[in-house]
Amino acid sequence: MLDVALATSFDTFSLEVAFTAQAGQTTVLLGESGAGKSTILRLLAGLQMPQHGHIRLHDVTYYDQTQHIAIPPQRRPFGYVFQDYVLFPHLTVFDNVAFGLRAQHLPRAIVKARVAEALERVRLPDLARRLPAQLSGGQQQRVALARVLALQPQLLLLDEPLAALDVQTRREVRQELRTLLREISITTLLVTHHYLDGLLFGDQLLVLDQGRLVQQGGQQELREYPRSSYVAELVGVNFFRGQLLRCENQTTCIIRLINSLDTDAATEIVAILKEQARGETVAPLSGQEIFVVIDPRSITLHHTRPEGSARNVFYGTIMHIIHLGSHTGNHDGKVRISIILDQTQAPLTAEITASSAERMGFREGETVFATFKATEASAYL
Ligand SMILES: Nc1ncnc2c1ncn2[C@@H]1O[C@H](COP(=O)(O)OP(=O)(O)OP(=O)(O)O)[C@@H](O)[C@H]1O
Repeated sequence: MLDVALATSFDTFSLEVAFTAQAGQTTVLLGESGAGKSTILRLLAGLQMPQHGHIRLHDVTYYDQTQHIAIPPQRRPFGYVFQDYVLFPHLTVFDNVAFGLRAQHLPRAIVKARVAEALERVRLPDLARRLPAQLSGGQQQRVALARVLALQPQLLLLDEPLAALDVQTRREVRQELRTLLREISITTLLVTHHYLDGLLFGDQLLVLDQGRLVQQGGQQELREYPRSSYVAELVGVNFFRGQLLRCENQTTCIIRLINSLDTDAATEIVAILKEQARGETVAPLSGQEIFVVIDPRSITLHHTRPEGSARNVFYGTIMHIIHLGSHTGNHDGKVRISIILDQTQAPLTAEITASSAERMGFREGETVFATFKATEASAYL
């Protein structure tokens, strides 16, 4: 297994993470641009030194600040495929892949066999004599991967492997890379800012936000229990962080939203506690931090404050209205309406049918009331 703890800081950015990754599996590091993903890869590869931490792979320590161990990059058995995977333009595919092996002064026969094997792996055995300029983007990417695989790494570091490809090529390479990673079963850390790629490649996902790991787990964990607005946005649900005020019974609880500007009732949410997450039986305590998610399809919008006993009533300004798909046959299109709530400045998105949006005539800049049932708001610790 890979066992990592890393801390470093630049002028305006600090990174502090600790995680483990299972041997033979692909772990995805997911985060927005600037979250610190490439920095983690560079620290692992030894291209940059952390201020604290350790790096262990299969019980071998490559870096440990307290023990003064820092194995230089060239002696770490880690294969790093950079985001732009630059190949040597004047060298053939064969020579590009052989480059690292020759640098190790391996016998010619071994170099030849390893290059052939690596090119076979990435399904490029017939292009060994071509120059990079004679290859498609997807093929160049595979050569970059072969160059690293030829060195028989124990850890593969892939920085946004699909980022430099156009949409069509990306689709093909995505599938190939996924198959390849399954076949080779090398412990892999793959960096991406695409949630869907994260789900496709990752057995485990580590979500990084501003230099901190905000969540880790499988697809289901992220989907059902987002723990940051970043993950909630990726998953497509409305997310609130709050403090438990009290529960009316075993499941219905009242939560005060964090960042509430006043104690107005509109800054409280009535929500249903999720089947206490992951088998925990401990009852939540008042004052405890709690998260609430609401599906955008469960939100109803009104021009005026709705009459009646609805308990979750919020108001805010419509920031934008986006049409998703169009009316076709019997299928009504969908419209996403994004609101900023007045009390908390929190975003809230409602998804309604195009026909009801048209009927109601919502406009950007307008103040609207948003309601949802307590049974549609799920709360978890
Ligand atoms: N050597 C450095 N000196 C100063 N700041 C740096 C250095 N390297 C990275 N940073 C800063 O650290 C932050 C994280 O950068 P990093 O490249 O790791 O992000 P990222 O998540 O990989 O983003 P991207 O997907 O855009 O590459 C950024 O704010 C960047 O400007």
